[in-house]
Amino acid sequence: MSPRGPGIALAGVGLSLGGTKVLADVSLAVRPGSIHAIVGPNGGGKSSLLRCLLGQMPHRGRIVLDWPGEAGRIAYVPQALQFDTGLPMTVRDFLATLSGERPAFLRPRPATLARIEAQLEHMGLAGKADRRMGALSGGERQRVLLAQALDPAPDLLILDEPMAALDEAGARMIEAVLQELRAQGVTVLWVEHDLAAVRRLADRVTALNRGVVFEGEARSVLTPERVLDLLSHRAAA
Ligand SMILES: Nc1ncnc2c1ncn2[C@@H]1O[C@H](COP(=O)(O)OP(=O)(O)OP(=O)(O)O)[C@@H](O)[C@H]1O
Repeated sequence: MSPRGPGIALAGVGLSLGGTKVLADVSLAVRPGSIHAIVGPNGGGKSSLLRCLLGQMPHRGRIVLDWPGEAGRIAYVPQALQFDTGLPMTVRDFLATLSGERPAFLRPRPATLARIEAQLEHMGLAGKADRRMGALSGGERQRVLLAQALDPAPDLLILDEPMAALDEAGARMIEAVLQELRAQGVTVLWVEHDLAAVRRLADRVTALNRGVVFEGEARSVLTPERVLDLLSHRAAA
């Protein structure tokens, strides 16, 4: 199938925050319709790179999305949702608001409600629509974020450690979702610490520690020596 997601090209991307060099001269290419993983040590700049791509950081250098036709839908699942856990917002309210179909203060349409039920069922959260967002476990909240990212179907999906809070069944579910998306030609850019999952699922991988340390085909480039070397260093000075 021809890709419906974009290729992504980063050239000489740099970012400094509060006097710290977070990213230095990062250049990389993501192939359209592929699953591209970004790995690296804590503080290596992975989340910051995603935020540059999303236009949330004032970076140097160039980031270009090359769409096969008209620009499509970009969905993003952040590492963790920062919000007031006392907020009286149910899972249903949260998903209805993000669907953007009606102003937040109006009741959602019946069709929207049915769609929310289906999203929740797909993510193994059937029956959780009336739960307060703040009363969900970390893994359940992660599944809600994934549910909103997958409907409407994205053409580019950006994931920041989607498996971190998930149990075994949740991680398997994400693996199935990624395989489904690849079969549909969606481009997936995926920050992940689970290198075994990266080896199983990603087409290509970039190792990042402020700059690109190595990159290549995920199955061959992640040798034990390289991984040990990458992760045994703290973020580059
Ligand atoms: N707003 C900010 N001001 C100053 N420094 C920041 C800011 N945001 C991030 N940083 C620093 O930038 C560096 C990279 O952070 P980032 O979250 O991108 O790393 P990461 O590779 O995603 O790490 P992890 O694997 O721990 O999630 C860290 O040293 C962090 O402290």
